[in-house]
Order: sequence, then C-alpha cells, then structure tokens
Amino acid sequence: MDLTKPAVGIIGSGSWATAMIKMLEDNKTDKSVYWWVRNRETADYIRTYRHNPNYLSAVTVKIPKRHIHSDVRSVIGHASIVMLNTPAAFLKDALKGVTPEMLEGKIVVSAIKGIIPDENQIVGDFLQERYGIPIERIAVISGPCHAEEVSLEKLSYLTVASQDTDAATRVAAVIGNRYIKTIVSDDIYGTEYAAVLKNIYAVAGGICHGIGFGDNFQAVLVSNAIREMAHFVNAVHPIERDIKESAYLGDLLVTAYSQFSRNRTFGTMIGKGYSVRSAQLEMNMVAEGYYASNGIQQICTKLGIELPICQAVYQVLYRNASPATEMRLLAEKLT
Ligand SMILES: NC(=O)C1=CN([C@@H]2O[C@H](COP(=O)(O)OP(=O)(O)OC[C@H]3O[C@@H](n4cnc5c(N)ncnc54)[C@H](O)[C@@H]3O)[C@@H](O)[C@H]2O)C=CC1
Ligand SMILES: O=C(CO)COP(=O)(O)O
Repeated sequence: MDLTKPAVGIIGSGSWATAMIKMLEDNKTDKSVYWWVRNRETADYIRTYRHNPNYLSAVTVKIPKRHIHSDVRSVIGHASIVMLNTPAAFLKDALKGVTPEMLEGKIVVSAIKGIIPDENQIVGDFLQERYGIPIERIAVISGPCHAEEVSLEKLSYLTVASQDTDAATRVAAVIGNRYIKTIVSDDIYGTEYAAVLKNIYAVAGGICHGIGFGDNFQAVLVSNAIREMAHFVNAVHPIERDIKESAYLGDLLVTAYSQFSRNRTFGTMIGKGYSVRSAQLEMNMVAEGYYASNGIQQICTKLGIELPICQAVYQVLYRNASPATEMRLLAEKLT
C-alpha cells in the first residue's frame, strides 16, 4: 500500500454512497477509491456496466473494477479513510465480521444521518463504544446535499466535522471538487444530532402537507423546528455554535422543502393515510426520520428534554395517533 496517498473506502451502495463515489472521482487529489457493494450481483453489474442499477443509475462509475468488493473487510483493509454510507439501521449488518483491530489507525467517517436502532446512539458514539475508535479519528459529513443534485453536479456545500481539525481537513480534501464546497467544523456532536433531528422535522412537514396544511403553516413549523433543534443540541453538547450555519439550518431547510427529500415524501404519505409499512414499501429508499423518531424519543425521556414536534411525530409513527389530531394539537403549541 502506498502510505503517502489516501485510500478511501466507501461502505454502502445506496443513493448517497453512489453520489459519494462520483464526488470522489471528480476530486483531483491523488488517491485510490474502494467500494463495498453488499449484493454480489449488483457488484458484478457495476463492474460490467459501470452504473449502479438501483440508485442514481445515470452516474458513471470510473473506479477500477478490482476496487469493487462484496467483502467489507477487503475494502476496509485497503482504506486509510473509511466512509460509512449505509442507512443507520443497516450499519451493524454492514460491519459484520469487522473487528476493532481492522479499523485501527484509520479515520472513520460517518455520512449517515440516523440513529442506530436498539442502541439509540448516533454513529459517532456507536463507533467509540463498539469499536473503541478514539473521537479524534471520527468525522462526520453533513450539510444540505441531496444525492440526486450531486449526480447532476449542482453546486452543494458539505460540512466535515471532527474534534481533530486535521482529520476533518484530510477528509474535506478528498471530497471537495468543482461542484462540492467543503466547510470544516469541530462540532461533531451538534452536527450529527442536527442531521438526525432535521429528518424528523421533515417527516413532520410532510405529514402536515399530507393532511392539507399550507405553506404559511410550514414556515411556522420550520421556524419552531430550528429552535427545538437548538434546544436539544445545546442540552446534549453545550458549546458555542451558530444554529443558522448550513450544517444545522441549511440541512433542515433542504430536507423540509426539497422535492428529493425521502423524509418529507414519507411524511406526506403518512399524512395522506398510508400506514408506515406501506409508505416504506412504496419508497425503495430509507427515510431515516422514522427510526430517528423512536431513538430521539428514548433519549429525550432519559434526559428529561421536551421536544414537541419530535414527540408529535413519535405519537403518529409509533403510537398510532391520528396525524390530523396530533398535528392540530401540535399547532396549538407552536409560536
Ligand atoms: N440520499 C441522500 O441524498 C443523502 C443521504 N444521506 C444519508 O446517507 C445514509 C444512506 O442513505 P441513502 O444512500 O439515501 O439510502 P438509500 O435509501 O438510497 O439506500 C438504501 C441502502 O440500504 C441498503 N440496504 C438495504 N438492506 C440492507 C441490509 N440488510 N444491510 C445493508 N444494507 C442494506 C440498500 O442496498 C441500499 O444500499 C442515510 O443515513 C441518509 O440519511 C445523507 C445525505 C444525503
Ligand atoms: O440529508 C439529506 C439532504 O441533506 C437527505 O435527506 P432525505 O433523506 O430526506 O432525502
């Protein structure tokens, strides 16, 4: 292995992982890119046709065929920077067979915006606890950036957060390109929690849209959501931060309003009367806000934090509350 040149391993093969492969290929830094594609037939298809058949299939994959593996350990073995891009609910499954020793000395980056179910942990905490990775070697990638727009090379901004600025800068150096601008931050906890919460708020926005609330109400919902987000992140990780920065407010806005948002789409279906299961089946993509809703509810109960919007979404998704009744009750609390 050439130790002077970064080797990036992408773990996952959904929309975000495919967009990340494109981003890395369009970045001019000298590096190698490896890709873990779970399903063998999909991996074969990508090697043969140079496109992911299931997600962002217009993107041409240019990395060498021999860099695409269905054994996650091969990709991790080659990588100095490991980027996790699966939905949070599948991360444990994706890392099956990976030991803490295999991750030693590497920078591990989470591009995931979700909570690990059962553990109710953000990915950074999970990596520290399960794999003993020191916090300085963990980074997160976040910010308002839909995979679909990356595939179209639309100008986008990503925040790379780590308590070690050098680690964040090294990660930013391999993802930035002509259409991806990078911002480095030291607020790893605030950035991760904000990304988890904004998905729940986008589900709330979708539910309200689905039951017939208009744009006037959505604006009030989003302005309450950003205050609720600030309240939570300041409670769990109180440092000085500006909640109006793009990793917090920006990501909330794009997820609440974009036509591409999985979470908003999922919420809209719930508001229109779909069951959770039928909305999930309809999408073929993961709305992290569904899992996050339960995780954040448990964390709030443990810490004694009140988040009215998140609690309303939890009642609808997990307690079978009527979306219309629950959102009308919520509307009484908004200011
Ligand atoms: N799509 C986007 O625009 C963005 C997504 N993210 C985050 O990236 C993460 C991944 O999301 P997407 O790529 O959008 O997901 P997706 O919904 O496009 O893809 C789902 C992925 O899960 C995989 N999968 C299904 N069952 C599995 C299993 N049992 N084990 C392992 N993998 C399994 C599928 O093969 C597929 O790769 C999420 O946390 C999301 O919030 C972050 C920024 C942008
Ligand atoms: O995080 C995202 C954009 O920044 C993606 O959000 P959705 O999962 O709702 O599409």
